[in-house]
Amino acid sequence: MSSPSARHAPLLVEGVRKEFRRQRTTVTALSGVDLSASPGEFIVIMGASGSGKSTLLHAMAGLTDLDAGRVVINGQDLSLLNDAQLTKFRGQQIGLVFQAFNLLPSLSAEDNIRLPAPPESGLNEKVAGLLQRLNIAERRSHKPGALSGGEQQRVAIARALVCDPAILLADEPTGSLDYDAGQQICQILHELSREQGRTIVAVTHEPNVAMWADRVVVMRDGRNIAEFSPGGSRDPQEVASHYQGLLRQPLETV
Ligand SMILES: Nc1ncnc2c1ncn2[C@@H]1O[C@H](COP(=O)(O)OP(=O)(O)OP(=O)(O)O)[C@@H](O)[C@H]1O
Repeated sequence: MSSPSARHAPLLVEGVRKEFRRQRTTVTALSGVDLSASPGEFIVIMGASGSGKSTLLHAMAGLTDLDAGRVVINGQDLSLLNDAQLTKFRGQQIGLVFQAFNLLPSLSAEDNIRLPAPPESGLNEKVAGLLQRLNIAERRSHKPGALSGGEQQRVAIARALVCDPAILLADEPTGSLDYDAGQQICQILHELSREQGRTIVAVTHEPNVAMWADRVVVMRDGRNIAEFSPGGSRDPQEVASHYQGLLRQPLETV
């Protein structure tokens, strides 16, 4: 296992291909995806349902075997790791956030955040800092059932960051939230990329999420066909029309 270092790009996706075989048919979910992220970059992946967004995010997290290509996180080619090494590497270097929060209902917010971290000196301070940063310090003793959706997602983000990963991957992080709570989560992701140099990749359908990104990557039929920068205007309509325009173009002209 090569030792990851800060000199490496946090994320490199090269020629990734993924097929799902069902009885007599084969679905090509990803057909040759190349993508890289810079330190502190906030990338959003958009695309129609079935275009391969979640499969790509799972590939980045080493959660799915690839038919071709490779994913390199912070200098480590995931395909070179065995299952145990991959699980350990994921725990240390890849933060995961899902639409459904996936918190343990029997644990307090604080204990959910603490869960993936090895007991070490400084952990209490780290957890306290995350509770503070994510504006949930006053909710630290509450169990998930007593928290709002937005608070639960902030706990999930804190939990994903407690091991100080090289990259944070979020699958539809606002999908279960109302507009205001979703915007708060987007603002937090944006600020984390700026303040901590945290590299973040999020999948979404929503232009009002994509407008917070540094770069929007557009997926179609298993390929990343185009990308654009939403700029600083935070105008969801502008992002939506840019995105729709790219989807309408014939593939060979994009
Ligand atoms: N486990 C699986 N078994 C078989 N086919 C799958 C599996 N996972 C995904 N697929 C197929 O791969 C393609 C890409 O799916 P994926 O979930 O990555 O798309 P998506 O863009 O994330 O869609 P959505 O926005 O609806 O979540 C789809 O045709 C899907 O049906």
